[in-house]
Amino acid sequence: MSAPQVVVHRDKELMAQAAAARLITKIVDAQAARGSASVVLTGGRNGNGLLAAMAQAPARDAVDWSRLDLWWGDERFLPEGHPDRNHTQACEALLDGVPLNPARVHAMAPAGGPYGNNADLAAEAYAIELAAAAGPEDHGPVPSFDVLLLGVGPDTHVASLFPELPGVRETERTVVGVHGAPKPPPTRVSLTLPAIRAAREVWLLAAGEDKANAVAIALSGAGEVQVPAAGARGRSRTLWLLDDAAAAQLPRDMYAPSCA
Ligand SMILES: O=C1O[C@H](COP(=O)(O)O)[C@@H](O)[C@H](O)[C@H]1O
Repeated sequence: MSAPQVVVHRDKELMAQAAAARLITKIVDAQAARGSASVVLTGGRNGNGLLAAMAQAPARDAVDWSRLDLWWGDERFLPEGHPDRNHTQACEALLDGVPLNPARVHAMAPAGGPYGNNADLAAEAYAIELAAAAGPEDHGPVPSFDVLLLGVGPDTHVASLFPELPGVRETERTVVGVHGAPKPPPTRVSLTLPAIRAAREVWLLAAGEDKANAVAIALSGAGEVQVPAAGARGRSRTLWLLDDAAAAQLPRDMYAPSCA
């Protein structure tokens, strides 16, 4: 697993634009190298800010959207089309405006969908879908995602892995149903830390002063059960993309000064 690197931008708008440019380049490079790219999306303000910035970036036309697999790191277990579903928000921010191959858009099942109101069954189904997409070269039950995006909650949660809840302790399954989440809605579906760590690159996004404490704790060597963000690492790269406010409590020698 890779050690965290930290990049800090002046404000959340610039952070979103820079992350969008970085992601476009990564997708184009992966498509050139391997024929296709795979990205795991996150919900939340910063994840959706990145997608909205991609929608505005002229370089988005360099992406072959038909050769992109999209997965989700977590989903709020709500009915299809609910405005709080991460899938709905991603569609509004970017996905409805680009020519994706629908067969390569791997949304998690909604509440009231094929698995009714059973988030555990929805999680099992997503694990099966991931396993079916993994090849021998992946050496495990999930594909080697090119980039896996994560927002970081003020309580240090990532995806829907909350401090001390069972999901963050999971070591075998790749996807779990989450019950009793402290942030609404209480029922969710989430990749686990083992699935997150299958990604080549994990990018954690945090902006705003309400994230400063969580960022500082996660980068201070805390344990992943108490601080889930501390356990999110990519195989080749772990990148924390922050704005000045979210970086405010980090030691100054942990990152280069932000000039952009
Ligand atoms: O509920 C969720 O929250 C986190 C963080 O969201 P933010 O708005 O504080 O950035 C998000 O990453 C996760 O996907 C989502 O379900």
